[in-house]
Amino acid sequence: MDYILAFEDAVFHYPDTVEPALRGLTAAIPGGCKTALLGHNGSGKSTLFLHAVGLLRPQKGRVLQAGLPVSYTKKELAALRRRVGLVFQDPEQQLILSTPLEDISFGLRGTGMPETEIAARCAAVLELLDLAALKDKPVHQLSLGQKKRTALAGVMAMEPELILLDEPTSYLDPLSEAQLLDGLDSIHRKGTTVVMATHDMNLAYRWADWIIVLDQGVCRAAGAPEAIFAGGELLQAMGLALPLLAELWHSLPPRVTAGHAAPRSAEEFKAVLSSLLGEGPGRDKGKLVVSNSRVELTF
Ligand SMILES: Nc1ncnc2c1ncn2[C@@H]1O[C@H](COP(=O)(O)OP(=O)(O)OP(=O)(O)O)[C@@H](O)[C@H]1O
Repeated sequence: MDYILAFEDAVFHYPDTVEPALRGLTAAIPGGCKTALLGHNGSGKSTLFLHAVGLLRPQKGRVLQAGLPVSYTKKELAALRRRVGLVFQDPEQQLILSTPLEDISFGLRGTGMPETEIAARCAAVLELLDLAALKDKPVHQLSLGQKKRTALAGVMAMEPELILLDEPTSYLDPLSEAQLLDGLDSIHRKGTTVVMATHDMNLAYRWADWIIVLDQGVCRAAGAPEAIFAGGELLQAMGLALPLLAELWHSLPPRVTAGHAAPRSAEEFKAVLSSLLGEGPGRDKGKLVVSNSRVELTF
């Protein structure tokens, strides 16, 4: 697997704090994937992101970009920030101008790009993130979901290879979350690697194709969601909740689930259950009874 960004034994200690935020972090972000970065509050997710864009530098260990150590020269940092875009958790930290269009164009102007290309890129991201009708609305009048999409649009317009999002769906309602995830899927389809730090295990399970679990500034596990969520012991030992679908699936008898990949969405779950139950003429392998007070599944 090719890694777009990697950390080798990275240690980082914020000034005047007792414990280091990164304690020898070794982790890698696979290129082309949708990666979910999981971990408790304070496990080091945001600190990892700040290292990924070179805003922080490890006091020990290394950060590697496409296999080469970042050297932190002014030129290389500028190049790193063109390749890696960070969307902060709080859009207020990111949005500096008064309308979405002005804000998104601002970063592009800084690169010296011709105005015609700036206009074309802005129009494309505004469309992609469903912001076209809001492009001239004062930022302070936008909803949180609209502000989060505007912050993402500003980063996307720079066309980085890797986009890092710090809890992008926190405080969003289901509709705003779906709009944001649609936008992320569009960017991913165009070849951008996307990493999302999240506390939402259900979202990580259905969205990601790679998972990195941080705990107290180290990486405790990394792998495909099926593997990370299979037994659940590791996550439970760390006090992290299992995704509901994984928990349901693994509570079924092994003789029933054997030979089936764990379903990653409610639709997949329903489809697998239907096939397990043998729905259809002449097939009667099991029964699903749902009433107000119980759900009963027999095989
Ligand atoms: N600017 C700072 N100054 C001092 N300590 C900090 C600073 N930022 C983070 N820390 C500490 O570093 C550790 C890791 O914090 P970090 O924000 O990276 O965790 P996180 O996993 O992103 O947490 P959350 O899920 O709450 O956003 C924590 O102990 C935190 O208190």
